[in-house]
Amino acid sequence: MNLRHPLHNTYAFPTIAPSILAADYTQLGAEIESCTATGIKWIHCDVMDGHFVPNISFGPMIVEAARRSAPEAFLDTHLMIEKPALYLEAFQKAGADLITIHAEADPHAHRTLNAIKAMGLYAGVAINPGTPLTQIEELLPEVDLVCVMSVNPGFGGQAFIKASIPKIQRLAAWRRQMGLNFLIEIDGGAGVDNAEIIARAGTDIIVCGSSVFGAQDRKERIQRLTQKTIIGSTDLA
Ligand SMILES: O=C(CO)[C@@H](O)[C@H](O)COP(=O)(O)O
Repeated sequence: MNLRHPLHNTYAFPTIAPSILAADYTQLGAEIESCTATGIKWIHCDVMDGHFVPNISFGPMIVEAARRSAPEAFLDTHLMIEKPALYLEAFQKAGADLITIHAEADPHAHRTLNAIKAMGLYAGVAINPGTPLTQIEELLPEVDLVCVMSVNPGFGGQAFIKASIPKIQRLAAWRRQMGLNFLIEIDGGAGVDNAEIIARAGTDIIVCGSSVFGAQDRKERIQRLTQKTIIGSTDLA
C-alpha cells in the first residue's frame, strides 16, 4: 500500500513542474504567470554554481522574484551547488517551500536535510544518473522528495536518459517496501513524448523546462503534458 505524503492533501500528483531554467528572463513574471494561469501549482527553480555542475544559473534573487510572481505556487528549489548548507537561510528567505540538495555534493547530507526540515521547509535529495539508489538508502526516511536526474545536471534541453525509468520503478518499490511516503520527482529531458511512461513508472513530479517554455502555445502544451501524466498514472492504479 502506498503511504500518502501530507502534500497529497494540497496537490494532485502526478504533476508537471515547469523549470524556470528555460524561461525568458526578460519577462520572468509573465513566463511564470503563463504557467500558473493554466493551473500549474509547482514551479521548479534550478540553482547552479559552476562547481558542482559546469554551468551557472541563478541564486536566491531569482527565487525571490519567482515567489513574488507566484505567491501561491509551491517553489521547489533544486540546489545543484557545493556546500548547500551555507545557503539554506538565503533560499528560505527568498521564499522556497522545498529545498533539494544533491547527495553527491554534500558529505553531510543527513545533517543538511534535517537542517532544512528544522527551518520548517520540505527537504529533498537528488541523485545524478550515475549515482546508484543505494547511495541514498539511509537518507530516505529523512526526506519529503527524491529527485532522480534523468540527464546529467547542468543544462536544460538534453536528451532523456532511458535508464531513469527502471530507476524510478525500483525507487517506487523501495518506498512501498520501506513503508515511506516521500514523493518521487524526475528532472531532465521530459516532454510530451515520454510523460506517460514517466508517470506510469511511479513519478509524482515531472520537471519540464524546454518542453514547457519552448512551446508557443503554453496552455496547450501544459494541458497535453498533464493529460499524458494522467493516462500514465491511471494505468498505474
Ligand atoms: O535541471 C536541469 C539540468 O540540470 C534540467 O533538467 C531542467 O530542470 C529541465 O530542463 P529540460 O531538460 O526539461 O529542458
